[in-house]
Amino acid sequence: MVRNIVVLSGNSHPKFVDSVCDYLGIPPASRVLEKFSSGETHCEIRDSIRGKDVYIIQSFGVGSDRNTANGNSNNKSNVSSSTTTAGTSPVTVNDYFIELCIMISACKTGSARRVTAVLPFFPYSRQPDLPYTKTGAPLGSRYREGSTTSTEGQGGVSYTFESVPVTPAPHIPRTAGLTSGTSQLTNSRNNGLSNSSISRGIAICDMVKAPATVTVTGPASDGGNSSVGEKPPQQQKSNDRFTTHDYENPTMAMAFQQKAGFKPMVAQAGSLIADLLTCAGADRIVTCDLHESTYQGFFDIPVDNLFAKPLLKRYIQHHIENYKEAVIVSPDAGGAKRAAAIADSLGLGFALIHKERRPPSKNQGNYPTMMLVGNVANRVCIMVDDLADTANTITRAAKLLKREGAVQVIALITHGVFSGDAVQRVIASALDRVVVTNTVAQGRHLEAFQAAADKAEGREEPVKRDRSDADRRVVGGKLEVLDIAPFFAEAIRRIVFGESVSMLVRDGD
Ligand SMILES: O=P(O)(O)OC[C@H]1O[C@H](OP(=O)(O)OP(=O)(O)O)[C@H](O)[C@@H]1O
Repeated sequence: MVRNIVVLSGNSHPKFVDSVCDYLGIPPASRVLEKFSSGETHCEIRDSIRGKDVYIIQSFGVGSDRNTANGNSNNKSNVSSSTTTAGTSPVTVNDYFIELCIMISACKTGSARRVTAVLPFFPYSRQPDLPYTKTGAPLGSRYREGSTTSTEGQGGVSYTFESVPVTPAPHIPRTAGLTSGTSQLTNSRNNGLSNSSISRGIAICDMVKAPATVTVTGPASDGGNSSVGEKPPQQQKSNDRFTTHDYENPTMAMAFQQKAGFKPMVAQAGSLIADLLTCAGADRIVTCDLHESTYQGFFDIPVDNLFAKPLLKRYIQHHIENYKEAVIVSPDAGGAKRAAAIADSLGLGFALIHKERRPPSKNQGNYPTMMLVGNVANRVCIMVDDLADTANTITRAAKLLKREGAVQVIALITHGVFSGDAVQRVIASALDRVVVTNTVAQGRHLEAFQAAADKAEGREEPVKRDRSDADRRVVGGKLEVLDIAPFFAEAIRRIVFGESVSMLVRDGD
């Protein structure tokens, strides 16, 4: 048991807090954390914090398991209230952030000796800088309501090569290096020469089926038969007011193009978030797999950025058959270092998908292109990334990998945010398995994945979830959730006793 510390839970992920407290051998502190009908947050800390070392745990998924009917809500903590009384407004990442700041401030003004904010998933970590490309193409866009298209079965598994709900339509790459190649393609297509080879050994996978060292694909809209130069799919109607990181949606790109001539001022949220936490009174931050590790530089207090790598590595070794024959894949260049580190430490092959977002053009819109570097034919692909938000990246990468001959695609993701229609997109995708940690609450996601699996297999009674193994794994359909709470508990224990946490934050083995 760790003494003389106080662990406080925000409303975002109380089950995770219980898990951390189990490891530490202490109960979570009692508090009231609720909203007035106006939407303002009200916080009361009911245990003494005077002179104590306080750890406030708040994560930042979309919504919380607590608010669902069957969603693993925890009744163990001495949490007096987490109900929302502000009508039916959905709880957002921003609500959780304000909650966290208010709790930090309450502890500070209550004479806590030290306040550590523990953020298993750090919010706004994808916005450390301007979310615009060098050429001015916006990376933000409106969230679209999804729809389902027909699926095609392969090997008894039903999925579509499409990211469903749809992801963007084909794009003709226009870099200096690809211009001539794509022009050739367009010309060839117009001349009916659909299998012509492309300059510089680069192949568009919709056009050329022969294996290539480097493969480029634009998102197809017809199950893999579309060709470069086709019109994009029609935009789906949406009455949803949320925005996401769905920068692949061309709508905003075209809107931006119409207003060309000036560059809008876009907030640099990264340093503001850091300032707000520090200003509220945080003395230290503990988080995990920051999207940009340089984000730590925005703080002038210690930041411990834990790595999920040991957990993911252990999963590969224990739960992927013949993993030594597998290939580790990074679905974008930003995650290459993380994925390559896992490949190196396991002695596995490595492949890279380069995701390019192009500026809008008159005819094409802002459609991303994916290039595969490496050979994945007849191999199991283990895709490693820090984050699945809209899940466009992993579903489109899975599509490309299957087209290139991968026999199985398994995604290992630290933070399974799954915002908007991401769960449905993953269910309908070519991904065979998605493994995430519980830095973000996964109860609702597990239920959705399990329900989809039950429906697909005609089961009336859901299969009991398995959490019997040493990894405390929970399985629901395609989704598997790994418990990362012990890492955080160990980090807290080491901080309390003044021990080194470098073993936990080192990107090594
Ligand atoms: O599920 P999605 O909405 O597709 O988002 C997930 C992707 O976003 C992040 O990368 P980002 O696109 O910011 O690029 P980077 O890694 O190059 O920074 C992250 O590393 C994932 O690859």
